[in-house]
Amino acid sequence: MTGTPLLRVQELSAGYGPAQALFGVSFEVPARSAVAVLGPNGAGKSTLARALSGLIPVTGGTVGFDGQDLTGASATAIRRAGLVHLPEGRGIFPGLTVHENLRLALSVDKINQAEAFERAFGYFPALASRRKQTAGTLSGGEQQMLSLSRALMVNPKLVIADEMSLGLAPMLVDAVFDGLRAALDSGVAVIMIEQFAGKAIAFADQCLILRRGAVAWSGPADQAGGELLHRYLGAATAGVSD
Ligand SMILES: Nc1ncnc2c1ncn2[C@@H]1O[C@H](COP(=O)(O)OP(=O)(O)OP(=O)(O)O)[C@@H](O)[C@H]1O
Repeated sequence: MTGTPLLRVQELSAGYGPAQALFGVSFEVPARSAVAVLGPNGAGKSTLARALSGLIPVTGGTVGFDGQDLTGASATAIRRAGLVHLPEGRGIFPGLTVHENLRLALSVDKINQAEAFERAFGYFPALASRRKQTAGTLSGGEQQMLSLSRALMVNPKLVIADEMSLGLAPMLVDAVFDGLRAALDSGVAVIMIEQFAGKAIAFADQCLILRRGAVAWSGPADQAGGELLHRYLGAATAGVSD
């Protein structure tokens, strides 16, 4: 049997002030597995990521993570529990060096700095030679790798990657997926929010499709075929030929 999942989300509701954006979303993420969260624009994917990571308040339902009840916990407490969110837009500091960006990522975590740096450069060795370079002068793909390194260096149990491939050239999209694959292989669970549905489904074990803030479909990723994606995502975003 699979036992208790790493993340169990039950009937989660959240929104922005009076504007509710998530309506009773339930799903699970087993340890060491990947879930692709798909859906058309405005479906609530980023809102789900924000609610799970404590950036916006949960207004209903529960979030269980690694044996703890994290419903309503602060963003810092959630991060310390091992759930790390990579926000859309990379979240790096362009005026600081690669090294400074990585060091800042450690400021709320009580972990061994040397080991954390080793882990970061282990995932993306190309960053090691650019330690002193200002992050704003890195290419888009390198910035995304820096963002992912910042998340992975704190040894998380679950990473939520929101639109990591947005705006990247195809080769760099592959590099970012490779980094996430390495994380998955080393035991980190992944929630992937992606515009490239075909790639996300090939990567993930499970798939969750959101529509208007609610779960429209969920199931094994290998059952989320072209017709289903077309029905829920539309021709423009299904991306099944990726
Ligand atoms: N900061 C905000 N303030 C108010 N409403 C918001 C805010 N961010 C998102 N919303 C609303 O919440 C709903 C869900 O948006 P969300 O950004 O989560 O969708 P999404 O699936 O991530 O879409 P996209 O693919 O466009 O990023 C939308 O109706 C959106 O207008």
